[in-house]
Amino acid sequence: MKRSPKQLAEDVQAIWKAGVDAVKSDDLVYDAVEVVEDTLFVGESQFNLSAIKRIFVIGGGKAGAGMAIGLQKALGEKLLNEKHVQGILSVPADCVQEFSHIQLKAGRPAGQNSPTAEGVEISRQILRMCESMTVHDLCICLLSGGGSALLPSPIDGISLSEKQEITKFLSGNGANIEQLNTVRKQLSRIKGHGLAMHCKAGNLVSLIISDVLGDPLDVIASGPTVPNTTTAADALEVLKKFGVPQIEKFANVVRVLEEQAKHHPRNDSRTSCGVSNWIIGNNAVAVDAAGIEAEKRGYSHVMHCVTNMEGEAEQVGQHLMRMAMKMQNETGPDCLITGGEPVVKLVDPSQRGFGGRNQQLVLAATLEARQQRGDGALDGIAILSGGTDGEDGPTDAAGAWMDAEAIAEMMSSGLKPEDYLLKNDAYHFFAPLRRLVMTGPTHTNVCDVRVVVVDRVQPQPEK
Ligand SMILES: Nc1ncnc2c1ncn2[C@@H]1O[C@H](COP(=O)(O)OP(=O)(O)OP(=O)(O)O)[C@@H](O)[C@H]1O
Ligand SMILES: O=C(O)[C@H](O)CO
Repeated sequence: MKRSPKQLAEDVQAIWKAGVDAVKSDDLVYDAVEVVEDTLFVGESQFNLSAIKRIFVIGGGKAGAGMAIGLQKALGEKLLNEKHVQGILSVPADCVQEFSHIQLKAGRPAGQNSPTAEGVEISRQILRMCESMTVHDLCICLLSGGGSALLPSPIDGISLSEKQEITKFLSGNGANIEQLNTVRKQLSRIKGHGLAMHCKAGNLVSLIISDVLGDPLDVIASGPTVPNTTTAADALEVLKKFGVPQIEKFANVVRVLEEQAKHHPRNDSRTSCGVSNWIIGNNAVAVDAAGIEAEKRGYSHVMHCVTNMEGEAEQVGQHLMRMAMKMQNETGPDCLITGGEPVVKLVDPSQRGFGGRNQQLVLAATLEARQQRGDGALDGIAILSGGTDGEDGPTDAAGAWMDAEAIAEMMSSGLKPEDYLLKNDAYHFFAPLRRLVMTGPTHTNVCDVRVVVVDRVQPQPEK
């Protein structure tokens, strides 16, 4: 099928959007919760409603608002009142809305994915609420990605600014989410099973939207309701790998972790309540839905894959572009959809521009195409990479996309991708080309989805 540049541009955006729509958090929770006569089903757990006095709802994450909407709808007005449903969720400031039973509180400003004093106060209120529950209560925890930054609760001896600095340092030096959360869990009272250990309800059931590939329960939002599988010694290993012990300002963090490793080599995982954790949405759901949309749009061969070992965004971008060029020349797939979450090693803040890992990825892909094919770099190709949460790094964009039309504009305006790539300044490359993906908060979060569509190179008639 011959596809015009306009068609490729429309397809790449629609396919990505179909992926994000498939993981709408209100729908995921609504589908996971059901009341049948006197039984409440939550994930794969079931509870006898007549034995429950009150229902508490706690948690946090970028999908919190949507999850609360889905839960309130599934429980219904009668049950919301009868069971005195009440609760607190920590969400980004631009996700706060007023609800009748569950309070949404701003755990951090929009676009700033770092713990704040407000978040510490919300976590304190949640822990206090957990301690006020009794065996006759049910506690429903709604967790989604971004929960780690939204639910900070530093242990004694660690300050909020130390937590902010260490996460910023590790993330900026290319630590992946497993490594980051191995450290975060040891420095927190709420993460790494801490919430479950504070909970005095009869049962605690967590519904979790996963933004970590492979869905490791104790990593997503740093597993507040899941036994911690990593130890203080593991956290120290991560710090060593990134040279943290050599940095003076982190001396106290290292000392506290060394003490923990010495005196509490194993994690305490005792709880007084019955705990269950259910994943209700993940990256694979989004990638599959994007694939279905691609097929509807006539892409006859679609490759889907989800990888859980991602490297740097630049390498992933180069790889996707090489695949795109290969696809153009062969009779295999003409659309490639992948899920992932690469890392970016950031340059020094004094030279750093503005961007995110998805924008960096598309920029690296653009440069690769330009180096291999010169002026016609993206002829017959469109590529998009976007965070399903609508927030790529500290920017207001979800990601970026690129096509042949934008290459022409890039050339005529003298924009050089290499300059922006080196400075981690992809946002200012894509903004004038109108190639940023702007969704606003999507109220969900299942990592990133990347879409590449190609128009086949037509075989030249034989002379
Ligand atoms: N100027 C920049 N250019 C490229 N990447 C950047 C830039 N600034 C930050 N980043 C990258 O953005 C990533 C953090 O993005 P973000 O805050 O969206 O994290 P996240 O992993 O989606 O958050 P969460 O997992 O908490 O949902 C880090 O990998 C960081 O290196
Ligand atoms: O909050 C976090 O820790 C990340 O988004 C992974 O879930």
